[in-house]
Amino acid sequence: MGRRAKNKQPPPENLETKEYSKPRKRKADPADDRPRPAKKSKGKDTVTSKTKSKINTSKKGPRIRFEDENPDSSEGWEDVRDGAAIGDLDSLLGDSDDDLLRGPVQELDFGSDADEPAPLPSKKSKSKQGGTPPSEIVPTAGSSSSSPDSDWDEDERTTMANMEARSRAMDAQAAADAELDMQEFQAADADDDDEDADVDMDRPDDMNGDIDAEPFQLPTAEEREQEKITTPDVHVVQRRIRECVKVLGKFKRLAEKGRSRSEYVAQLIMDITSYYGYNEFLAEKLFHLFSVPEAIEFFEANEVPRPVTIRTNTLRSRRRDLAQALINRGVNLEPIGKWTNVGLQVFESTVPIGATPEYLAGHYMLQAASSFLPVIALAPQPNERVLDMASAPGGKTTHIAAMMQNTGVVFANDANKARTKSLTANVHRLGCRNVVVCSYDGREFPKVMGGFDRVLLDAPCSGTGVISKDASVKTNKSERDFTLLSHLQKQLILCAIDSVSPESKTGGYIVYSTCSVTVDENEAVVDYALRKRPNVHLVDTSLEFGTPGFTSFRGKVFAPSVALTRRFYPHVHNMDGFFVAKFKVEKRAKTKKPAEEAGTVEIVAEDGTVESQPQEDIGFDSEEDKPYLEEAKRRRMKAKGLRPPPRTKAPTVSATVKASA
Ligand SMILES: C[S@@+](CC[C@H](N)C(=O)[O-])C[C@H]1O[C@@H](n2cnc3c(N)ncnc32)[C@H](O)[C@@H]1O
Repeated sequence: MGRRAKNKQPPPENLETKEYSKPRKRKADPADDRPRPAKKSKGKDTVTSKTKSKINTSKKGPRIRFEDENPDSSEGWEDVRDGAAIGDLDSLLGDSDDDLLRGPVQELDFGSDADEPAPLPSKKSKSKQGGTPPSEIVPTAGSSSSSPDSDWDEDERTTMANMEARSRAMDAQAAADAELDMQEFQAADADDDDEDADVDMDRPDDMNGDIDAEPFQLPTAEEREQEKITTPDVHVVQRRIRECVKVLGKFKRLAEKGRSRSEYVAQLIMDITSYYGYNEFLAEKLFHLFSVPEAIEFFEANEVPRPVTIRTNTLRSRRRDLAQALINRGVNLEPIGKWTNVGLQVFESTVPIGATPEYLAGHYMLQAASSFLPVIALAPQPNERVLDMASAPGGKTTHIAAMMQNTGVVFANDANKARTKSLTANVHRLGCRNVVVCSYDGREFPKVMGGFDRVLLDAPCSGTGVISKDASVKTNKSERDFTLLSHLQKQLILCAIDSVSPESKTGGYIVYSTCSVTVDENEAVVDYALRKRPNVHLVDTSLEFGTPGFTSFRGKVFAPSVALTRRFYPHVHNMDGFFVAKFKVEKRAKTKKPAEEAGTVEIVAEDGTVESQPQEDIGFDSEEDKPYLEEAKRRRMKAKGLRPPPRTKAPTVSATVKASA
């Protein structure tokens, strides 16, 4: 566990979006010289944030209007018209969300490595958060609620009456902030020749180490060895991260003579590993997803809890009524953003959000904002037949059921029987009468049943998007886990596709989502599905924001249409890291199967057993699947007491794939 991770975090930051462009450059600020070690903590997440901005989809900062909430209104997002979504936080942790939601607010533990709960700021407190937020939040809603320019008093309780005014004020503040950012950025560029200025302005947001006048030098091999056996000084590491980022940004000018770029990158990854507490493999994997300064923003954002959000269950309540009821109980909340008319962000509360009478009566689900997205993309329609293939504990299932206005049927499946208990409990609590709960391995579909109008595959994943909630991901994921997960996801997605009826009059769609940001679990899976199932193509997710998926990554090239998928990042959107892809299924062209696709295939099941499946069902006989098949064969031989042949140099697939959700 890195030094950072042991420290406490400030309260959740604002829900907002920004499209990452360039790192924000800051002028030197004496306040930034404060020592860093005790900055943030992953405390027990309490509903205490005083920040007021929202997740938003347009740079203009659309206002939230409760008037638009008429469930029959077709304005805005038709998908969310009647929706209500539940939190996904628990899905990753593998526990029932009931456990999470019961008990006082102070017990809402989204993090895991805190020794003590974060202090609960009083409503009157105007003190700043313990550390600079990892991301500059986009200019859509005011990120700085404490701004003297605000035309409303942040200590004033939010009411239905003042909510709109506050929203407007935030927008204005955000626009001003954006302007300021741009000016700073332009000034930084203009000062490009001034090296001293660069030192300060290039400093990543949250790296506040000492400023040393001495030129930066990479440690020698001896020093590196020494650091491996002693604990490195956190200030030294901080400064080195900052300096490496700076050098990598202006390599020709700032690099030491004779040193290569890869040496700086290697040092930076090593320092990220120790500073933030990741294993080296994961630190490197995540690092390469971003530009250098953005990577630091990502790692920083993972140290800060995401905002607490709830989804109105439109089967039981309307958002404005729910908001009023909670406000009356002492909850300070606001609509999340224009992109959803069922979401509310909770800033602070004097009552436990997971145990209010409204909660118990099923008027809302405590749910991460990112978890709304796949259901919005799925856009289930009344009277359809929908499969939620990996559904426990039911956040998205209940959202789907609500969007379908309790009509049609939602098959809520999960391979983990224990988890279906919390799924069933949520289905009951929220009054979903169109849900059938079942427990099959998703890979058994469509043999179990098929012909669905829509399928949601919210796949089991590594959870690299929700590290702020589960810091154990930093250290417990290995290369092998990613190989296994990616393989399981590929199997599941083909089964999801095959479960959809191309004949559907209203649908014929699949949404694939994960709460992970790795390419292996996202674009690679989507691309695989496109190659294996020529009868599907990607379509627009209809999500207003998000970063396009990678069409190429570190030597791998994906179909150009993969750009239609959407990525969501903590440091950009102030949401959990998430991925959403939407496919349309067309009728299959009748083609003869290639000879190589005949026979059966052995698949490693979740419990580690090896199953034989007719290969034509899912067709896992391609070159890339060979290692898995080989490994399955080895396991079977071992189980029979036979000596398996030596491994070829392929990835190993031998153990169980755990649902990481
Ligand atoms: C990300 S979670 C789902 C969260 C859920 N959609 C929600 O919104 O509450 C992934 C789920 O996949 C389930 N799972 C893992 N392997 C599976 C498989 N082979 N078939 C079906 N479900 C599986 C896990 O038990 C876990 O509940």
